[in-house]
Amino acid sequence: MKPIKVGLLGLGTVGTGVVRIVEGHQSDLQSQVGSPIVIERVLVQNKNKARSIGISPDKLTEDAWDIIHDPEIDVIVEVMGGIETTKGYILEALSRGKHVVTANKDLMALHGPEILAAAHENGCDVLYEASVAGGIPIIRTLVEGFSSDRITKIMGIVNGTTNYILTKMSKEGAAYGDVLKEAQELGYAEADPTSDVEGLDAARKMTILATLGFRANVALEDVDVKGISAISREDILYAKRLGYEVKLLGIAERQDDFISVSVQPTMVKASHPIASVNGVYNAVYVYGEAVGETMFYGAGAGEMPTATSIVADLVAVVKNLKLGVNGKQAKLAYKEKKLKTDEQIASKYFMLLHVQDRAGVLARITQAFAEHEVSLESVLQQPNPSNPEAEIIIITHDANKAAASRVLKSLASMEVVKAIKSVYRVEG
Ligand SMILES: NC(=O)C1=CN([C@@H]2O[C@H](COP(=O)(O)OP(=O)(O)OC[C@H]3O[C@@H](n4cnc5c(N)ncnc54)[C@H](OP(=O)(O)O)[C@@H]3O)[C@@H](O)[C@H]2O)C=CC1
Ligand SMILES: N[C@@H](CC=O)C(=O)O
Repeated sequence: MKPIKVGLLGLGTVGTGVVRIVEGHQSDLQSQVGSPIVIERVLVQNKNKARSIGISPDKLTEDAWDIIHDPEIDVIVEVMGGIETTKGYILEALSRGKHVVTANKDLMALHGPEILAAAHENGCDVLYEASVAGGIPIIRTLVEGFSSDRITKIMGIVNGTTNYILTKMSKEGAAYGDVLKEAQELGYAEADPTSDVEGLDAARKMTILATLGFRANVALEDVDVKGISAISREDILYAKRLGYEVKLLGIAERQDDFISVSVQPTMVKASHPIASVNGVYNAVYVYGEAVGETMFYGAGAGEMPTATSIVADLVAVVKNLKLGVNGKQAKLAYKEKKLKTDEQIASKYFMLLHVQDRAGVLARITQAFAEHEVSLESVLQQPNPSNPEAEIIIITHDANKAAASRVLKSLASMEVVKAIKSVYRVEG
């Protein structure tokens, strides 16, 4: 039983989890693949850094080529992050016939097609289950579990850091900055947490999910992205009072071959299951024409959940090695995408306005909605205890994005409207 030798690029949060699982579950892994799996060498930035696991110093290197050029290494597990340098390492590894497992959504969202094509040419596997939703096996589910269906919508919480922050703000009234720091300490956040809080991490994950789910060449620039940094505690309190939770949702929709993909803070009805997905947990809803509605739930970030997906991919690569079928999966034939226009994107909206508190104001405001053919589900007017203006909270019925923008433009030009405090998409 020749051991399978793994070169691990990175020994941070996820890399440490990979070592723990490969060592801790060794006999279970061997019984599945028929060979020992050995972490042969590990790339780090700083060999002298204190580590939370015992690892022989001889295994550590600060030179990636020690691993990539080592003919003994069968599989590269990439958990170092980064884009251009990392892409170079992966392409070189593939050219040398090494299989690759990665958690790197930044790389796969931007260069996935090129990397997968290189894998195919070299008869290698590239698997990336951990790149989306941590411990939830959503990529395998989309590609294999739903291969028979036509997916019409993928909607989910796909960033653990922001869900952790929003949950703590909603349940404990915690301050945004404090909770972000906690999420970083827990190993959930990216090296640059701006990509979490500004929605880019979720957008990268939605690019991957929409590409696989719709079998179309969706690109990162097709995703309309808004993060959570502008959400106020006031917004969260309003949402709760009205029976909603604010969640950062990724939503990919397809109708008659037209696609839209977005990431945005959304008000989700408290009765919708996604509203009770809290902390670092993620959930992904997949709607298929035949299957209907399905939901997948689990830890979306962190050491052990993410490492679970990585090692599952490693097992898949080794099983393929035993069968001699690496790189033999049919190449995905992506359809040319057609993006929806704003006239084709429909949703309900929540709007919070500060307005002059005098006769006729409500009528003028509702008139603006009527003029642009946006119908209203509810309107609530109340005095604002802290100033002479009144607050108006409006929830619309489904409206197209272009019409909603026209209403907002018209409201912004009215003298009686003092401020458009917040606008959210509504789900549920
Ligand atoms: N954290 C999470 O919950 C999840 C992370 N991911 C993805 O997994 C990857 C790793 O994340 P995470 O473990 O959190 O990251 P960390 O920052 O915790 O770890 C990165 C590791 O890579 C090493 N490293 C980074 N850059 C280099 C370099 N240029 N040369 C050599 N070594 C380098 C670091 O070395 P040293 O230790 O010496 O500093 C460290 O060991 C990222 O792509 C991330 O997006 C995916 C899903 C979940
Ligand atoms: N920073 C990411 C890590 C997992 O992908 C997140 O918070 O979800």
